[in-house]
Amino acid sequence: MLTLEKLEIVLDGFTLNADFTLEQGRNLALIGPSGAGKSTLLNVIAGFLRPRSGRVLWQGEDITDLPPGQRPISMLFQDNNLFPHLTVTQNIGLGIRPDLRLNAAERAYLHDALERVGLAGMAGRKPGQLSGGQQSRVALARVLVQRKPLVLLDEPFSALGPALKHDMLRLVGDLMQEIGGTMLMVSHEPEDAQMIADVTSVVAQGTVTAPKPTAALFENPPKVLRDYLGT
Ligand SMILES: Nc1ncnc2c1ncn2[C@@H]1O[C@H](COP(=O)(O)OP(=O)(O)OP(=O)(O)O)[C@@H](O)[C@H]1O
Repeated sequence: MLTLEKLEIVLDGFTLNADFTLEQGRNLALIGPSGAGKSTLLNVIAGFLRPRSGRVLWQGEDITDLPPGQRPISMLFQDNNLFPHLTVTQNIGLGIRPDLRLNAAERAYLHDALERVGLAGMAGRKPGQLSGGQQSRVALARVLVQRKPLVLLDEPFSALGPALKHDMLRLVGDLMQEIGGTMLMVSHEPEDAQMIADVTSVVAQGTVTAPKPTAALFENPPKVLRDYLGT
């Protein structure tokens, strides 16, 4: 369970407020206009930015002051963040141990992650020898091997074409279900939210709305969402 308790985030005159709880195992989409603060919210949850006030709690424990590496969180960045000079295996291995000295069990786990994302045959390649979709799979595998219960996705797969993006979103949805993880995903696209997020929050006008069931929200959108959708 993730709790954002009276969170106030201030950046150079920009302010964002959030105050809600997300149950464990939920997939939450954060949707809203450009510049509304979606990435900023993820960065605060991940610990890359500090809120001005309020707390971030995981399973009731205050993690507001923990450094990013000590949080129960892994984050998939928009640009995949792969190291071009390292192989697929090494890029994923970094998610397990930064010095890449993996023991047998860790190597087996890494191999399993490679298979799950369909890259078992490409372990020795460098990112430059992969397609955009394959690179996204490597980044996703690196998130998986971290085995963190809370996964943050910042506009994942936005560089991919629609069909490939949908495949990747489905894969993420399936994998999250398998590990029973909780996910927050930033997206501009209502279809992305409808595809894998059981609940959705709208980020607009300085506020993150509390998560609402996605289908019901889009069937009967509040004004803030209608404004964003232009309907
Ligand atoms: N490091 C920073 N310092 C100061 N202001 C920032 C910083 N990062 C972002 N901002 C500002 O904070 C606001 C929210 O930005 P953010 O990137 O979180 O929006 P977003 O909803 O993710 O947008 P997009 O959908 O375009 O990615 C914007 O006004 C942005 O200019």
